[in-house]
Amino acid sequence: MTLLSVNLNKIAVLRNSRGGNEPDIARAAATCIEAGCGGITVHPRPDLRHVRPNDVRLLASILRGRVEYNIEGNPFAPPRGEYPGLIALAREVRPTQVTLVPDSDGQITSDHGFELAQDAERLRPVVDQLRQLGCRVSLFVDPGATGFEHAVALGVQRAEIYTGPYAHAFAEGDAKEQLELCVETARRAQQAGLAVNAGHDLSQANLGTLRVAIPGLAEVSIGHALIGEALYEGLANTVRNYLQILR
Ligand SMILES: CC(=O)[C@@H](O)[C@H](O)COP(=O)(O)O
Ligand SMILES: NCC(=O)COP(=O)(O)O
Repeated sequence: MTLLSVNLNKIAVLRNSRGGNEPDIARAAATCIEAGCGGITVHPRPDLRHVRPNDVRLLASILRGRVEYNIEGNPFAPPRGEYPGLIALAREVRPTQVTLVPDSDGQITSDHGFELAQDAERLRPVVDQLRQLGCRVSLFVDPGATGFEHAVALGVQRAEIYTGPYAHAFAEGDAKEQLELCVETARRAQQAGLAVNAGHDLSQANLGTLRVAIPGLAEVSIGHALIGEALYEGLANTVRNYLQILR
């Protein structure tokens, strides 16, 4: 079975828009765990726009031994203010997995992966440190990526395929080409010896097709669409609860 890791960034976006602690990220994590998810994902960014270092620490204490903890980020982004850097955070909380993503500062969201042949040497000390900390290491890669043998030689265990282009094509009604690209990329990674994760803009609409197409898909991390869908699927019930109070 493919593990579902719920990305809680968007809970923090909502909370940060007001200050205070609502919606409570710890409660959201507990709800997801109770519902049976296999992991929680966060992608703390140096600009602190959503999940913040203290959230990362709090979640670590809640999740330990219950579900997997996946922390995503750019290992080359320097510490800034209360953001200590990705490796420093991993050293503190020892997540199950660290997913390395080559985001530049100010990106609205992740939109590309590593070039494995080109980036291998600068990734080497990062991967070494994370492996010494006991973390599984996954690299975010583009659909169509090659050079997975470089990742394997570094000691990387997984590749996460960036599914944004697939999700976009799916919404446009013609995902065949992008799906084939994801499938071929997964096959290449698996043949090199990596397990395959996938993520970005996955949703209830487009997930089933992808999962069936990629045999052995290890994990999907989903946040943006899942939290939006949770609003739709929970909104009517919540309105009814308010009406009950007002009776
Ligand atoms: C690597 C990836 O695809 C996700 O982590 C995504 O970037 C979510 O991050 P944001 O919530 O900051 O958009
Ligand atoms: N790694 C992808 C992730 O964690 C969530 O991405 P999205 O569902 O918020 O686009």
